[in-house]
Amino acid sequence: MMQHYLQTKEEYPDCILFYRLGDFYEMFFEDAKIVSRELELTLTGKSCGQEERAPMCGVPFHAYESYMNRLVAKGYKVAICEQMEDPKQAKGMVRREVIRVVTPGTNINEQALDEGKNNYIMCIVSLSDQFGVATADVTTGDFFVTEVDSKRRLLDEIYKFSPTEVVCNEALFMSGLDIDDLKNRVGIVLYSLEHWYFDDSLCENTLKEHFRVNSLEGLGLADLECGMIASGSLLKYLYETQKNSLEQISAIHPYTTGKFMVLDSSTRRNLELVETLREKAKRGSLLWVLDKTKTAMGARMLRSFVEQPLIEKEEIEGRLDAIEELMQRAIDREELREYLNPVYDLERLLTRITYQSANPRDLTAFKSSIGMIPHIRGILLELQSKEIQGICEDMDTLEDLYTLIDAAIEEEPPITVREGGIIKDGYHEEIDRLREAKSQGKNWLAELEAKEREKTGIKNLKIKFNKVFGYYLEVTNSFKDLVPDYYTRKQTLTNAERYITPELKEMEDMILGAEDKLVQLEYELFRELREQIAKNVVRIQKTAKALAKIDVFASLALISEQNHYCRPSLNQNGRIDIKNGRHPVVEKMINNDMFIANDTYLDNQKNRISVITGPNMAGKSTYMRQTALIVLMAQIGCFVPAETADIGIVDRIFTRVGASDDLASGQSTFMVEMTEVANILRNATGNSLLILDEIGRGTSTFDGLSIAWAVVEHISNPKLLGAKTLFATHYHELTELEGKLDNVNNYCIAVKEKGDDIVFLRKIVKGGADKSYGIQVAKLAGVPDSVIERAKEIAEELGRHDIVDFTEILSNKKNSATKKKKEHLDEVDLTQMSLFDAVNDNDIIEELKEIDVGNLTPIEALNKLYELQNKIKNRW
Ligand SMILES: Nc1ncnc2c1ncn2[C@@H]1O[C@H](COP(=O)(O)OP(=O)(O)OP(=O)(O)O)[C@@H](O)[C@H]1O
Repeated sequence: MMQHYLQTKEEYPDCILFYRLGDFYEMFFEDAKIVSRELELTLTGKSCGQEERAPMCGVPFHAYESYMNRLVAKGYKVAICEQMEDPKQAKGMVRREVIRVVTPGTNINEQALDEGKNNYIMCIVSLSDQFGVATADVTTGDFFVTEVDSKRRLLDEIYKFSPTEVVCNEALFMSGLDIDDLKNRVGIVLYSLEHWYFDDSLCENTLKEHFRVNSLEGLGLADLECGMIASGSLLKYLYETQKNSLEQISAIHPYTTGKFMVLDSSTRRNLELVETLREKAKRGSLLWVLDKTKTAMGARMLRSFVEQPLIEKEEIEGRLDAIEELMQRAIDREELREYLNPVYDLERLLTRITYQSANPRDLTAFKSSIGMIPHIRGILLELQSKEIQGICEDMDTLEDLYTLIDAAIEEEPPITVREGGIIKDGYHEEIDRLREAKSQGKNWLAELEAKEREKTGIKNLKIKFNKVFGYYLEVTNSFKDLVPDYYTRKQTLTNAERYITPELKEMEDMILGAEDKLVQLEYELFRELREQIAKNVVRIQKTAKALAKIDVFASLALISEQNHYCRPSLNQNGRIDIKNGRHPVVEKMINNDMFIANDTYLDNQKNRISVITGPNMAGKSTYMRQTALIVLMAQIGCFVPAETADIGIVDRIFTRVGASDDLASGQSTFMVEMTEVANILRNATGNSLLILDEIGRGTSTFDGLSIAWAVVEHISNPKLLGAKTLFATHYHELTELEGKLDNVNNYCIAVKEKGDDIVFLRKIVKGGADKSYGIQVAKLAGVPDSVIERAKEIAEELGRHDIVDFTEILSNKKNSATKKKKEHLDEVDLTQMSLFDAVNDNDIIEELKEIDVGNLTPIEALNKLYELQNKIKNRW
C-alpha cells in the first residue's frame, strides 16, 4: 500500500493526497503534517517498514468534503485517490486511483452554490502586450473568453469575475502586474502552469476536440490568438484535474470588454453589493434587498447582474421592459414564481449527471423540475417584451426527457444505486421477469417452510436468512430430536440449531441469483438513462439559463413593486438627475417611512463635482452611496429607489470610502487610502462616477487638506479627468473651491441647532456647512460632560489661533497671511501650532502648487509630503 501511495504522490507532488483506505481518507508524511496543522487534527503514525513510523492523519469518508473544502479554501489542491473494486481481480480486491484533483477554482462547493455564488477559475496568457483571458465555472459549465491590451483592462476582468484561482503562463510574472497585490487584496490563488499547456497547436486541438468542431472559426476564436491559447490551456488544465469528459462545458462565449461597467474590488466592497463590509454577510447588502429569487440558478444569475452592470443602453432598456411588464402583470408573475418554487438547481444536477455521480433521487428531482417548464413557458408565451420572448425561445420544455425518466424511475427511489428499487415495473421485460422470480422465490420459501413443518412435526421451524449462510432452517432445542437425516447442521446456538437442505440451497441460488441480477440490471439501466440525459447538455443548460433569467426578472419586478421603485430613464449625455432618491438598503434597515429622500444633480458642465459638508452622522456617506447604488441599479436594468431618475450611463464607478486598515498586507491606513486614490485618478475616465469620502483624513490636517484640494482640482479639470464626483469632507476650506472652479458646487446636509444639541434633518441643501458640530456629536455619543466641556474650551482657544487661511495661501494672498501671522506670532505657543499654520514661505507654497498628484505613485506622494514637512519644520 505504502509503495502505491508514494508512487501516486510522485504523480501529484503539488497536491495533498486524500488516500482512501476503507472508511477513511488518510494522508501521510508532509501531507499529514499540513492537514493536521491546518485542520487541527491529531497527527499519528503508521509503520511503513522503516524504522520511523510515517506521520499520518485521517478524515472519515462520510465527512471528508467539509475537511477538503476547508483545505481548498486555504488555497491547497487535493487529489482524491479512491478505492474501487477491480472486476479483473478476485472479489474484494481493490485498486486505487486518483479520480479528481480539487483546486480552489474547480471545487464544487454545494453550500456556495445554494447561496448563489459562482466559483470561477481563470487562465491568463500574457503574449507580447496582449492578455488572453479565459474564465470557466466547472459546475455551471459557463466558459468565457476575451483579449485585453492593457494591465488596467486585465485587472478589470479579474475584478469582474473575482476568480478564486488563476493559472497563467510565466510571462505574466514579467508583465509588471502587481502579483502580490492581487494575491493579498483580491484573495486569489495564482500560479503558473508548465509551458507545454500553452502550446498553440495543443490548445487548438483540445478546443476542436472538446467542442467537436473542425475549425476555430466556428467557436469565434479565429482572430483571438491569445484568447484561443488561454481557453485551450484552461480546458486542458480542467481535463487534467477533473479527469472527466467536461460535457457540461458545452459552449464557449467570446466577448469584448467594455460590455460591462467596471467596478474594482474596493468599490464592490464599499458599496456592499453582495455582502456587508464588516460582517461579510448577505443581509445588509444590495443583493439582500434585490434577491427574491426562487431558484439557486436565479440567485447566481442575479448576483452576476449585480456584479456586472451593463453599459449598453439598448440592453438595459430591454431588461427594464421585461421588469415593467412583470410589474404590470402581477398575477402572471406570482404564478410564475409558484412554478419556479419547486425547480431544483438544474445546472448543479446536470454536472452531477455528466460526472456520473447523480443518484436516482437526483433524477427524480430533475424530472419534477423540468415538469414545471411547460407551465412556465405557457405563461411567458402570453407576455410581449423582447427579453421575455427571447427567454421563451431558449426554454426547451424537455418533455422527452421528462417522459423518459417518468417511465423508468420509481417515484421515490433510493439514494443508492446498488440496492435496486430504482426502475419502475413495466419499463424493462427482464427486470419484470427477475422481480417475478424473486417474489416467486419468497412464495416457494413459505411453501417449503410449511411442508417441512408438516413432514417433521417441528411446529416452530422457520426459514431465515443471513449474509454468512444465506437461507437456513432454524430449529429450537426443544424440537432438536425431530430433525431428519437429510438436514445438514451449519451452526449451533444456545437455544437453537441451524440447518440447510439441498432443496433449500437450490431455491437460494435461484432467489439470490435473481436478486443479484436484478440489482445489476437496474444499475445498468439507470446508468444508461443518466448517460442519455447527459447527451442533452446543451438543451438543458440553455433552458436552465432561461429559467434563471425569468426568475431574476420576476424577483426584480417584485421588489420594485414592494419598495415603490421607479423606472429610470437613461441618457448618454452624462446627466444624473435623481429626484427624491433613497438608499435601497438603509431604508430597509430603518423603518421605510423614516428615511429622508434626497435629490442629486450632476452633469458634464457646471455640475461635475459636489463638495458635501456636514457634521458627522449627518448622512453624507449614506447620500453618496445611495447615488452610486441608484446609478448601478439603473445599469443592472432594475427599477430604482427614487421618485424619478434620469441616469447618464457611466463606464465605471469608483469609491474611496472610510478608513480600511490593511494590516495583513503591511500597509498603513493612509497608505491604503492613497493607493486607492492613485488607482482612481489613474483609471477613472470622464464618463465615470466617483464617490470620495473624506480623502486625506488619514494624515495631518495640513497634508490631508492639501491632497484633498489637489484631488478636486485634478478631477474637475476635463482635460485631466472631468469625472462626475461626490466629494464628502470635513475640511470646510474646500468649500472655497466653489467660487474658484466653475464646475464645483457646495452642498451640505442640514442640521438644526437646539440649544446645546443638534437635530439631524438628513436633507441635502445647497451651500457649505459653516460648523462641524463634532463636539455635539461626541455629546450625543455619550462622551462624559467633563470631556465635552474641556473640548469646548480647547476649540475656542484654537479658534483664536486660526490665523492663516489655507485658501488664502492657495490663492497667493500670501503676503497678507504672512503679515497677519507675524502680528500674532508673539501670542502663539509654537508647540500648539500645526504645520498648516506654519506655511509662509513662497517657495514651499510654489512647490505645493506644482505637485501633480495624479501622476505620483503613493510612495512618491508620501515622500514628497515628508520632504515638504521637513522643510517647513526646519525653518521653524
Ligand atoms: N436620508 C436619511 N434618512 C434617514 N436616516 C439617515 C439618512 N441618511 C443617513 N441616515 C442615518 O444616519 C446614519 C449616519 O449616516 P452616515 O454614516 O451617512 O453619516 P456621515 O455624515 O457620513 O457620518 P461621518 O461623517 O461620521 O462618517 C446612518 O447610519 C443612517 O442610519
